[in-house]
Amino acid sequence: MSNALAFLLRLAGTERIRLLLSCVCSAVSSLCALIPFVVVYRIAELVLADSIDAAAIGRLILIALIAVLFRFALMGISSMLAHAAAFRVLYDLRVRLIDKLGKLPLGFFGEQHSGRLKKVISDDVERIESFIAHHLPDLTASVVTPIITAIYLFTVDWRLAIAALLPVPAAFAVQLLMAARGKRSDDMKKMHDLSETMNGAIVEFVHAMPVIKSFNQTVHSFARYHDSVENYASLWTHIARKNTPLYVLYLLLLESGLLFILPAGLWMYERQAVTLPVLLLFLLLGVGLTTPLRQISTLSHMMQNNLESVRRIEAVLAEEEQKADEAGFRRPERYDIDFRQVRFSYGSREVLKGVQVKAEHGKVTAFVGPSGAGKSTAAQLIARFYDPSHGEIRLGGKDIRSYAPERLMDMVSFVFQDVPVISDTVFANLRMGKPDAELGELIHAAKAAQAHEFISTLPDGYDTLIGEGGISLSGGERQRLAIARAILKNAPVLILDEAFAFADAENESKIQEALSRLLQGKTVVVIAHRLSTIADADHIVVFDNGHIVGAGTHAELLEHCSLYSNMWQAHREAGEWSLTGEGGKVCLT
Ligand SMILES: Nc1ncnc2c1ncn2[C@@H]1O[C@H](COP(=O)(O)OP(=O)(O)OP(=O)(O)O)[C@@H](O)[C@H]1O
Repeated sequence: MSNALAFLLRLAGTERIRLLLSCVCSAVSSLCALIPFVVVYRIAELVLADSIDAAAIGRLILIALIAVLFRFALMGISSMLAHAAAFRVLYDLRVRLIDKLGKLPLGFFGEQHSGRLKKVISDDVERIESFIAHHLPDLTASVVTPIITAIYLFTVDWRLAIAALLPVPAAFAVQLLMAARGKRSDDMKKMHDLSETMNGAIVEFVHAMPVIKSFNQTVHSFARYHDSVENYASLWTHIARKNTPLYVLYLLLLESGLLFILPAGLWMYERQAVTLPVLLLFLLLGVGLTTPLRQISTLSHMMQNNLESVRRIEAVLAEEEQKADEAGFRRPERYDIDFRQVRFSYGSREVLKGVQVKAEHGKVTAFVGPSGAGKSTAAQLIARFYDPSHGEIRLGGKDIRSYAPERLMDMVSFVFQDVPVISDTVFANLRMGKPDAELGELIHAAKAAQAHEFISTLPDGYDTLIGEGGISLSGGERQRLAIARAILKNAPVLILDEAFAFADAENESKIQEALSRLLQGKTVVVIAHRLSTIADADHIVVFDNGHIVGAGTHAELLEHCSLYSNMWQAHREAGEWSLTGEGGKVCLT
């Protein structure tokens, strides 16, 4: 807890002064709220005196009015200062988080992190706002008010003050017990873990909606989402059940002040040990003395929750960044890619088991093999989506880890099978390939990628908004945009992972023609299931279960690699297949 608090204070940085002022204003404001009670006490004294001093009563009423005005003015100032500080801290925090995410390897953004990231960036950061803007000033007031009230009451009559405070130690003991139980139980951590799982499941649920709908399933059938919502609800029920008895006891003790003040006060009044105004003052202030303490309990629960959020933000900020030892960087003359005994695991599952392969500059190297053999993973390692657990990958003779990530990304273009678009215009999407590209250059690249034709049919052509909130593009259209971006980027290394999967036969040959110009003098790695598209590659590497089981030209592999020749055979047979319906049955011919 103290670490998270220290982190929060560091985060507050220069805003600490503003926060301190906000807390001071909040404390003074709550003290102003006490003044009208004191005024009532003083007026009662004056009224019960032998001669009524109307002028003094008038002055007291004025003081009470000013105190009320001050109270609300200070509350406003405190809230303004706290909100200003909170939003500055939030702004800095969001910038730091975005900056951090930009420096993390792309593999970090895999599906298992989506819920965690959504929660940290949106929910946890928002919690910091409530903590700084509301909880800190409120907490200060809740601590300062009872202390000052108690001191004042002691100066008026120490015996009744003790009576008013009698239940407080017992209430504190219960509060400490609740805090200790909360700490031991790890409930807050569990709650945040479940919230992350739920966030991840929601993202997955939305993505899986087409499958859910097409199979006429309900939310109950989507087990991960259903279970996470249920687990979250039952954890809260469990927390409430466990804490309610102690919380009720705590409230009971806090509210029991009257049980002590009233009998003690009346007994003393009867013996003329206190005056009526003093008894009145204790009934007004003494009974309310413990009200702020009730708020402390609620706030301390919220603080535990918020500090868990702080811990999670801290954990993202502490994620290991990709670093590079770039001393004396020089662009390589050749861009050969050299895998040297590369091993890589997702968690404990090793999917590349000592891959040794070279993709030469100026040549097209194809990765082929059965599904799940590790082709895409190997290609992704070239762009440092992940780093190998053993071995190294060299680009232009140097370990890719020695290039700064942004420099490496400058040298590598990727076209995936499933290309996301950003929700912006077609122009903006294309421009990502080359931010300073001229209009003509963008259109030229779109034409080369066979994208110009479909873009021209969009309602606003190149100015059409696409992606979320705009026009949805088909898989093939998105892929052609990605190819246009790659053409614009013109990086020396080009990785095409199932880049033609959506293209129809006519477009594929046109795109290949356009690409053949782009490929000149580059290091190209192609992954394709349709073997006919890579049969002419300079070098074909056959993957199987994380190993390389063959390498060479198409002709060499047909002769020496049984897996490749089987795959080629299967590919040719598949080319002859067609789905036909015969008498209501579907069969392969
Ligand atoms: N992000 C990931 N987390 C965990 N496992 C993964 C991840 N991505 C891939 N895998 C697993 O690693 C193995 C290799 O996957 P990879 O995508 O590299 O194979 P591939 O040869 O490209 O397959 P395909 O041809 O079907 O695309 C597979 O068993 C896959 O399930």
